[in-house]
Amino acid sequence: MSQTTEVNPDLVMERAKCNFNVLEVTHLIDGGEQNTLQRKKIENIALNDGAWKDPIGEEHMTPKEKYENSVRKTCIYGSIVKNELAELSGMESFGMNFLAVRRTADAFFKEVTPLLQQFGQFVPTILGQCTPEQLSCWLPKALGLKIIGTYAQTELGHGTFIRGLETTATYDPETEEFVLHSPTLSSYKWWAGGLGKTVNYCIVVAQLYTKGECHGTYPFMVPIRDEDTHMPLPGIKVGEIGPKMGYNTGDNGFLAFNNYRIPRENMLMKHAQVLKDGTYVKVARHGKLTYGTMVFVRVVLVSDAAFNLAKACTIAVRYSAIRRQSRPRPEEPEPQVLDYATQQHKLFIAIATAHAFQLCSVWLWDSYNVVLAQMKDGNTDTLTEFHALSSGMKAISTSDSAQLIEQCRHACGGHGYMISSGIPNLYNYVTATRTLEGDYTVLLLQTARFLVKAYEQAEAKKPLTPSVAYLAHAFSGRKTTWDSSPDGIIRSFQALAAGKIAACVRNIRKRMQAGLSQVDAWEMSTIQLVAAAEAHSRAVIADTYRREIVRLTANSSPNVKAVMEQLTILYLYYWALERTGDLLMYTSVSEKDLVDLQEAYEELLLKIRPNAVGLVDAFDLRDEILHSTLGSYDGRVYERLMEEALKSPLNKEPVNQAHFKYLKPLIQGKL
Ligand SMILES: CCCCCCCCCCCCCCCCC/C=C/C(=O)SCCNC(=O)CCNC(=O)[C@H](O)C(C)(C)COP(=O)(O)OP(=O)(O)OC[C@H]1O[C@@H](n2cnc3c(N)ncnc32)[C@H](O)[C@@H]1OP(=O)(O)O
Ligand SMILES: Cc1cc2nc3c(=O)[nH]c(=O)nc-3n(C[C@H](O)[C@H](O)[C@H](O)COP(=O)(O)OP(=O)(O)OC[C@H]3O[C@@H](n4cnc5c(N)ncnc54)[C@H](O)[C@@H]3O)c2cc1C
Repeated sequence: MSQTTEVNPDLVMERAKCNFNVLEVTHLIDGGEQNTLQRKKIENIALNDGAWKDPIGEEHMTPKEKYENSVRKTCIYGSIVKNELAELSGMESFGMNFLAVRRTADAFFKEVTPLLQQFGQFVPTILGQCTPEQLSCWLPKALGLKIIGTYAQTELGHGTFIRGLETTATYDPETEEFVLHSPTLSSYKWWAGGLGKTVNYCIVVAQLYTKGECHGTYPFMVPIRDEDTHMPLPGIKVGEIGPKMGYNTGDNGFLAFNNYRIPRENMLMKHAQVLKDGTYVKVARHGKLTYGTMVFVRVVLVSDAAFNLAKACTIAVRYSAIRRQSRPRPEEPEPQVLDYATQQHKLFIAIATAHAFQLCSVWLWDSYNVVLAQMKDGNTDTLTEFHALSSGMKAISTSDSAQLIEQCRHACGGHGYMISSGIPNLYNYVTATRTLEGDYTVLLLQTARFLVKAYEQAEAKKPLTPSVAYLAHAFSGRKTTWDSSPDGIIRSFQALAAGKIAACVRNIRKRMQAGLSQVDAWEMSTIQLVAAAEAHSRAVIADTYRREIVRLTANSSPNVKAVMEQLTILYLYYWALERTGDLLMYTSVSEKDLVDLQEAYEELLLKIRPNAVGLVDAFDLRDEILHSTLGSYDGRVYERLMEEALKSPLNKEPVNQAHFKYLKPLIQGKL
């Protein structure tokens, strides 16, 4: 942890007040002491020599300078963490090295590296979609950065509806090549990260045609720029898509093909093949295995949501401890804003949620590895449930994180609006993750498809998979009895998920009986289906968070156990109070129970208050990674804000020329 000599006295006081061992909680978050040591080792290698520093503040650079600076730092960073990046050669190894690389990358890149997609999707697609021969050809090149690539699926006209993509890959048996073509403007590839200027290869998802028949979308390895001159190859039109809310150092691009030819071997053929004579051979047992990269990234994004939220609440809690405002008791000094109950209400849920998502992401990752292992043995039975689960968790974690990061900004008042606070960049990054890799609503509707089928299974008294086992109790005809214990609240969350799913099924059936088609009846019910999938995902998250904390703190010291338990209960109370209407509908909760719950919630905030700074210190986020004037370990907020203000290019001269050119003539009435 970075420490300077002078630490703000309020933070010194807060740290003295903390009643638990901060390092013990850090180990818990990292998944053990060895992991913490390994992470710190990589952080020291990557960060200690200051290579992440910018010549001038990135926010003062032009878009072109920003991009070039980001490429410069990518090359430095890539050479520092070369060995750790090589670890990505097995998708199962999403270990501490990967997470440490993810963390330290944020010291180098306030937005993103243009090589994010190289490791976020290009390498994972090679791993998941290639035959062994293709893997041995492309993986070493990609990992060794001999080729730089991205993943171009989305088009101007379609992102969500993959089956609607228009780019075609038509097999020509005469030359044993595929001909890639963009027949319309809406078929132009759009969005792929790094495509604008950086990459020379691209995995392109296109409609496969052979022998006059379309076989759906498949990925193709496509060289797009000359490996020597980096010029776009003939038949390729490529460029950058322009300024965005965030990701501005990521050169997202567009791409179009004019009857562009690639060898037959460049179709990624793990799940289907086109033989030399053009015969199409399907290998995969499950129709959606070509969507595998998206499933992988959705799992990664849950962990990313937790990490970014931890950053935001570290900034906001430390700042709230040094910020003093208003004088409710005239005889006393102005209180730290962290002492206001409303401030605690804004922030402590953010800490608890960061823990919840972190633990869920590890659990989801372990479940994913089980699914991958089963698929290696040819068994794809659990993929459908995992797709529903990962879709729901990705949707909720990215959406909640974005909202809570914005809440952290609110908690920092005016200074939170400064780019130098670090929060705007965090928000701009995370809010995009709600959309990319599958939009929030669209993914929850995928979860809902699974839930409706699971409900029908339960109705028919057929066996249920673990994440929906609670549906077996949905047919008792009685409201679930309210019980404010943690397990009782989780049962209530499951009851309201079950109630909402049942209501959806009833509505769909009623509408179909009234004459609507299945598609129309489903469409009319989608508002409720999204709400049901949200309720289900929240029940899974709450249950996983609680179970994992109980398991992980079994041997913890009493005070660590206590504070971890308080956060878990806070999470449950918070969401119960957010959903009082639903609880009244689906459980026996009474008005008095809800009044008691609100009171218990407020008392819990008070109990957590003395440990708040200790809790965010336990995330162990180095100042270099936080990039925040408000959130540094030493709390020298005002000095840092002033230092940053003085870096503004407008402060380079006492009077700006605009005064003489425009204002003075206006003042003098000469305009
Ligand atoms: C030196 C530098 C170092 C730097 C290091 C940095 C470290 C790296 C860190 C990594 C961080 C990662 C960040 C990554 C950034 C990502 C950027 C963004 C990328 C993208 O956005 S790529 C494009 C993503 N696009 C999407 O996600 C599209 C969303 N749409 C879909 O997924 C689908 O079209 C659909 C699911 C919405 C519908 O598909 P479709 O119409 O074909 O299917 P149906 O609705 O008809 O359903 C049919 C049945 O198929 C099942 N199904 C659907 N999908 C799947 C799936 N994926 N797996 C399994 N089953 C699936 C449905 O459930 C249906 O089943 P049923 O039984 O018939 O009901
Ligand atoms: C920063 C960023 C980086 C990206 N990087 C990449 C990349 O590297 N490679 C790549 O291929 N793509 C990338 N994308 C694209 C991304 O995957 C898509 O934008 C995303 O999947 C959403 O699809 P869309 O844009 O078509 O939205 P749309 O589907 O057009 O969504 C518009 C609205 O319609 C709603 N909607 C759509 N379909 C339905 C439905 N069936 N039912 C109900 N509502 C619906 C949505 O909920 C949304 O409210 C990136 C996007 C962003 C923002």
